Amino acid sequence: MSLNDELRSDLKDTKSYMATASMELDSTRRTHTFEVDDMRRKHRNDVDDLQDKYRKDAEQTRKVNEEEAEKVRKDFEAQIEKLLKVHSEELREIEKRLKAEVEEERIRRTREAQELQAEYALKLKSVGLEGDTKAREAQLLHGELTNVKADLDRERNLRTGLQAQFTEATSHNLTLDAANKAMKAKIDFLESDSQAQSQSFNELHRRMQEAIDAAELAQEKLRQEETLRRKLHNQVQELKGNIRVMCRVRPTHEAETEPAKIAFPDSDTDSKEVAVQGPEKQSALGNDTTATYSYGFDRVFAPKSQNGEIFEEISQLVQSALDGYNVCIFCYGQTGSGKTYTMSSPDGMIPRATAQIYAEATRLEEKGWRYKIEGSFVEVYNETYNDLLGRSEDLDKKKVEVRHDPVKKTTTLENTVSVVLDGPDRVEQILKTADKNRTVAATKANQRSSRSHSVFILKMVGENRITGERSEGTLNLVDLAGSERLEHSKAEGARLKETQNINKSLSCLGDVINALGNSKEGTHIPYRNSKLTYLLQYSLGGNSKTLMFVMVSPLQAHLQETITSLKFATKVHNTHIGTAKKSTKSKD
Ligand SMILES: Nc1ncnc2c1ncn2[C@@H]1O[C@H](COP(=O)(O)OP(=O)(O)OP(=O)(O)O)[C@@H](O)[C@H]1O
Repeated sequence: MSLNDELRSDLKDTKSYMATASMELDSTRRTHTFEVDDMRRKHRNDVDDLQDKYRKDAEQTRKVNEEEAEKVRKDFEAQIEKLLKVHSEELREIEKRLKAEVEEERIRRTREAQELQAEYALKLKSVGLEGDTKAREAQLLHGELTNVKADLDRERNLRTGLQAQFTEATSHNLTLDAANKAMKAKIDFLESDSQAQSQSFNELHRRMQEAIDAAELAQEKLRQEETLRRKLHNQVQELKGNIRVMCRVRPTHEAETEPAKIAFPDSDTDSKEVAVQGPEKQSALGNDTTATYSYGFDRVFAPKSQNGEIFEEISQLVQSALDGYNVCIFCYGQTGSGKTYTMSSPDGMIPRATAQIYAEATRLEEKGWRYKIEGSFVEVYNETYNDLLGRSEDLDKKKVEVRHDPVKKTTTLENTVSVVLDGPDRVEQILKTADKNRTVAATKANQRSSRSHSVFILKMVGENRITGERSEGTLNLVDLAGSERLEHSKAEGARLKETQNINKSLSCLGDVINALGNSKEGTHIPYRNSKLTYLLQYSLGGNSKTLMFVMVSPLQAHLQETITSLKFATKVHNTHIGTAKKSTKSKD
């Protein structure tokens, strides 16, 4: 067989083999497919079984777990409940303890704060006391300085006097030298006839002795006359009355166009009356009527009067103060009526009175009198005293005290500066200081000077080295606060308080004067009801002379206040105060 046959046979064999094999393979594949399908089915069934079993197990487990979880949750809740109870108990305990501790701490801190406060108050007090002591020391030093300045001025005056005396003595010496020479020549001449000279010498001696005796007699007479003058002067003052009231109407200023109708019916004679035409009123019949009110005083000054004329009237009272009496001169009236102009202007009562006192004290020196004159200036504002001669920083701060000596019937001011009046120009310095302080005060309270009383006090202590007499008098020049009434001033707040205080002190002044007028021995006089009357206690009534100026505005707009002021002054004028007693002692 050929190869191709062989190959063809082989191929044929192979093909049949392959067909057989493919058949076998198909049958095997089918068998396998069946098997696989069976297995798959079986497996699915197994899986389903298993899944079923697992679900059941899982359900079982979940149930068990849930039950256990519920049990655990309940256990926990019970435990938490228990713990919460315990904790809230503990918390309450802790809170209680903390509260107690906080309270304890608070008490301790409060105690500490109180202790600190007390310590601070103590320190503050001691600092305050130290401050007061320092202020007092400064005050004393200030006072000493003023006295030293005064001493220095006195020394200067003395030196000038001594220099003048020295010049006089030198020229006297020259005159004596010339006289000596002339005498020597005369002696030479007389020696020639000693008998005649001796006779003429005796004659000369006798005549000289006569002249000396006459001079001593004249001096004694002069002294007696001075004592007599004082006595007579006082008798005249007493006859005029120990309380006098005068009225002054100020002129209208250029800008003031509506003057009130004020007449001076007796101005050609003694001028003691003022007549004011009242406001218009409607009568019952409907007619307009006006009434004229007349008031009589010790003296009435019309608008053209000058300060010089006013002073003429009061100069006799100033003299009385120098003679040893207590004198009070008031200016009363509404704001703007001319009180300050009358009292404190450069030619007002204060400068004039001081000048007269100084001149008179100097004149009396040749009659043996030596005076110590001291001036103080205080303000009464809202019922407190202020020193107008002190430092402006101390206004309303430094407490000024008024002390009375009921035995000696004298008043002393504590914590104030008093200036020794050792020269006529010293008063200028006083008024300047007071004015400066008033200006400072005015910035604190508007129109303060109208809302306060100012009291210028001159104390005069005189001693006569020849007769041994001693006199102690006080002159008080008082510029009262504006007297306008509360309902007219429409005041509120601080201003209302000021007005109430002013009204109170002015009515107290009226009460005191009234009580003095009605008083019998031992009657109570309400000096203590206001600071003003308390300060002037020994210068009102008993041992004193009082003069009140009622100041009047000439304007129609002020008519109502004018009538009120004039009524008040009339009431004072109708008061008669007992005889004044001079505070004079003689040595024996
Ligand atoms: N007689 C007078 N002649 C001229 N001017 C006068 C006279 N009186 C008062 N004046 C003037 O009138 C004004 C008011 O007077 P003054 O200040 O003295 O009144 P006051 O009553 O003191 O008032 P306050 O209560 O406010 O102190 C001032 O300008 C003053 O110069």
